This record gives sequence, C-alpha cells and structure tokens, in this order.
Amino acid sequence: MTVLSVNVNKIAVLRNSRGGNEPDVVRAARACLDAGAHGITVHPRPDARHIREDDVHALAALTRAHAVEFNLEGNPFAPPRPGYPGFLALCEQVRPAQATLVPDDDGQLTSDHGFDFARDGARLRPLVGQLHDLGCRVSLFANADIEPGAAGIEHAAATGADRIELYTGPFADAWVDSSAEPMLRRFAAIARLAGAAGLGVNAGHDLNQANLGAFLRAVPEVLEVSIGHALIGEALYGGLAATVRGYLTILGADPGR
Ligand SMILES: CC(=O)[C@@H](O)[C@H](O)COP(=O)(O)O
Ligand SMILES: NCC(=O)COP(=O)(O)O
Repeated sequence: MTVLSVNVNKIAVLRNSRGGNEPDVVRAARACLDAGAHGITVHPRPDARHIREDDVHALAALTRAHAVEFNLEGNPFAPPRPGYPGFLALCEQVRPAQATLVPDDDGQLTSDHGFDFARDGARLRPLVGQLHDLGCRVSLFANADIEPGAAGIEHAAATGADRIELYTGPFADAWVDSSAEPMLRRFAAIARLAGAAGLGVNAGHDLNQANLGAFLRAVPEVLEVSIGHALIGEALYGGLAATVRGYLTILGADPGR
C-alpha cells in the first residue's frame, strides 16, 4: 500500500504572512495524523519562507509521540545561514525517519527538478552514509526523464540511498493538458528500473485528488506520496480531516485509523 505523508509547508506560509502562531503548524499536522495520515513532511527552505527551525523540532516531537514517520526534505549542499543551520545539522538535531535530499537552488519558487545522478552521485554518497549513521532512511529526489536503461538510476543506487522520490510535477502538468499517458509510461519505466536497482520509490509534487489515482494505477510500486500544496488548498473547501480522508480513500488506506 502507498502511504500518505502530508506536507504542512503551506500552513507555515499562511502563519508567516501575519506573524504570530496562527494557523498553528503543529495543530494542523496533528489534525492530519488524527484523520489517518501516515506521516508528516516539511521542506524548510534556507530563507525560512515557511517552515522554520523551531517548527522542525516541534513536528519531530509530534511525529515521535504519534509513532509515525517524519520526512524532512532539503538540499544538503545549501550552506547554513542565520535561522537555517543546514540540512545535515537539522537531521542531526531531530533524526527524521526519512531524509529526502532535493537539489534546490536558493532562488527557486518551489522544487522543479531532481538530481543529475551521474554528476552528483559521488558527492551524495558520503552524505547518504552520514544520514544512515543518524538512523535516517534516505530518499533522493529524481526526475523521470532518466532514459530507461541509462546509467542514471545505477548512479542513484550507487549512492547507497534507500529510495528515490519521483518528481511528479511534469506528470501533473501533463494531466492538466490531458496528455499524461506517455508521461505515465515513463514514470512506470523508471519505477521498475529503480526497483530492479534495489531502490524503493516515493513520489511527490503537485499531486492532488484528481490526478493521484491515475498516477498510482500506472505506478503501483510507489511506497509513499508526500502531498502539500493541493491538499492544503483543497482543505480550504472540504476541511483538513475530510480532505486527508479523501486521499486515504484514493490510496486504499483505512481512513478510520
Ligand atoms: C521536494 C518537493 O517536491 C517540494 O514539493 C517541496 O517539498 C515543496 O516545497 P514548497 O512548499 O517550498 O513549494
Ligand atoms: N515531496 C513533495 C512534497 O512534499 C509536496 O509537494 P506539493 O504537494 O506541495 O507539490
């Protein structure tokens, strides 16, 4: 079964727009977990535009108390700065169950590509080892445009990572244009290659209640989806708990957990 990790970055966007602590990131995350979500994801950015270091600590405590997965995303190569100690340092502090490495540049609006494993593999490998020593499962953000049969996935596996997270933005765009079929075949091929190379497969970015079912039917190997932007937006209309339960129904998970 595919599990759902809810990304609560967008709750922090709203909170930071006014200062203070409303809406409360921890309260929202707890509501998602109470509704049956299997874990919580955050992607603190070095510019602290949404999730801050103190949120990471508070969410680590919450997920520990609920005995669910905490998935921390970030660029391990981004230098520390005031308010952001660096991704590895954050992982050392809170020991997330899963560390997802994402090659984002500072100025990016949001994540929009995965690693070039042929180029980045050698410098990822020691970081993967360090994160394993901290007890983290390690996932690497990956494009689905690695040519099937090409060495990219082998380079990803050679880092020692446990999983890749397929960057699903291009699929979501193609879905809107009703041209998702070739894209889905590509994702399915990469997921099979990853499995053959010993890598588990996660997926995320711009997944929503409209496109998720089709994605998972085409790529059933997916172990975990992390979903934030659409889920929090949909929750404005349907409520957070009902929206989480809507996703769990699509995943075939028990919404009554
Ligand atoms: C890694 C990824 O796919 C991103 O979607 C990310 O976690 C979301 O980041 P923002 O909320 O900053 O857009
Ligand atoms: N890893 C993807 C993620 O956490 C959420 O992406 P999005 O649903 O906010 O696009």
